[in-house]
Amino acid sequence: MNSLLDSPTPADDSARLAAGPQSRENHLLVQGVVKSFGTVPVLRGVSLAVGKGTTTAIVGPSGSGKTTLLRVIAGFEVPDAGSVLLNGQMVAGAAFVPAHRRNIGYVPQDGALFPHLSVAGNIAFGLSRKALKAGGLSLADRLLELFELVSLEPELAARRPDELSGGQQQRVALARALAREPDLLLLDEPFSALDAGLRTATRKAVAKTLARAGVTTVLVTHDQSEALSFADQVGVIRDGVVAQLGSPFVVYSRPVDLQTAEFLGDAVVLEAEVSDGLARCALGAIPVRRPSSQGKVLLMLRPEQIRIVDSGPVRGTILDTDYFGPMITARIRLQGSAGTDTGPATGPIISIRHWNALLARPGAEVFLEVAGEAVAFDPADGGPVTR
Ligand SMILES: Nc1ncnc2c1ncn2[C@@H]1O[C@H](COP(=O)(O)OP(=O)(O)OP(=O)(O)O)[C@@H](O)[C@H]1O
Repeated sequence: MNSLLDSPTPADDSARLAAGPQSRENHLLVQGVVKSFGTVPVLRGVSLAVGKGTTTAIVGPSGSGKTTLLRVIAGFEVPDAGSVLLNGQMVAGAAFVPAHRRNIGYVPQDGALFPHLSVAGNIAFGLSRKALKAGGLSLADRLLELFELVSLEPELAARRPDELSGGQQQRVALARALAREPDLLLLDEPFSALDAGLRTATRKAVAKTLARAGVTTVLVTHDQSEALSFADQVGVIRDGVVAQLGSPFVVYSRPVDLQTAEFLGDAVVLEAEVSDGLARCALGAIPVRRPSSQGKVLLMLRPEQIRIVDSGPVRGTILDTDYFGPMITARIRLQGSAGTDTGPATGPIISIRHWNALLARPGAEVFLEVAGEAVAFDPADGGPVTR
């Protein structure tokens, strides 16, 4: 899979790229962007389409080029090849518009607040007199509006950044970026400095703020669950290209290849034989997506699709469990099912999640059931099945 253009992503994404450079679907259009540092290629042909007022999360392993992509979009880096169009206007490629003329809000990883300015001073930094006059608002009124937009208490206005919590600092950085009423907002790991509780609360508040303001946003994160919960669209970047672009549901439940599947969450992978739309494996006969595939495949299921039930044809023995509060992870050796009996000692081992630590004790025999469909991959390379 080398680019978005040849990936079997859902029809709406292809339609989006085909919609032409200037359309609501293509508020931001990144086409074949290549960028190397010295001799090291980082982006090898990244393509991406972002609809107006939507949020896209770019997710990928550390060092995969996420920040570089944001910096190319913002205008802080010049691509070696490819183009970036904003609102149908070319800002990088055959033409180049410098960063300060792109009307893009960029919030770097650390927020980069001015330490010597108050909260109000930081936010007001982005406000122009001309824009205030045009909006018929005083500076104080516009500041109040922005405080409200990012759910920041006005009492914090006089504080300096070092007198704020990480979450409050993040909201100030966001308000400063929103003050300019940017065409596009770029957020680089905006929640990475926050602890788990604050992270979820800030993420929700920011998502609400962006939806309310209707700002087109691209967010970079290495946190898969953050990408899946925050965005309308998720782009998985790997080896310098967008391996998959689609809705959170699509990229999670219909990943294009095994590597993407495993990057986005835990996966149960089993050898299987497909015929007539059913994959026969140690978990029984499971309906498979892309029923055109036949013969040997690697079958992928999400752990939450496999349930412990009172009885049924598929049995397993719990080997061990890992307790983490609301759920346990149980490692189970499958004992095979009718027609695929592999014997208790040699059956494949899978990991599932279960809520009841008492039921899933090591050594216990359990019955298993699969909900929904599985995804089939080529056993040779974990890529899409083409036969
Ligand atoms: N200015 C630069 N000069 C040389 N190499 C660079 C420069 N900026 C980034 N790189 C290299 O490019 C690669 C991609 O970096 P980038 O920061 O874009 O990755 P990332 O996906 O955002 O990583 P992380 O999740 O760790 O922040 C890395 O190997 C990095 O060392």
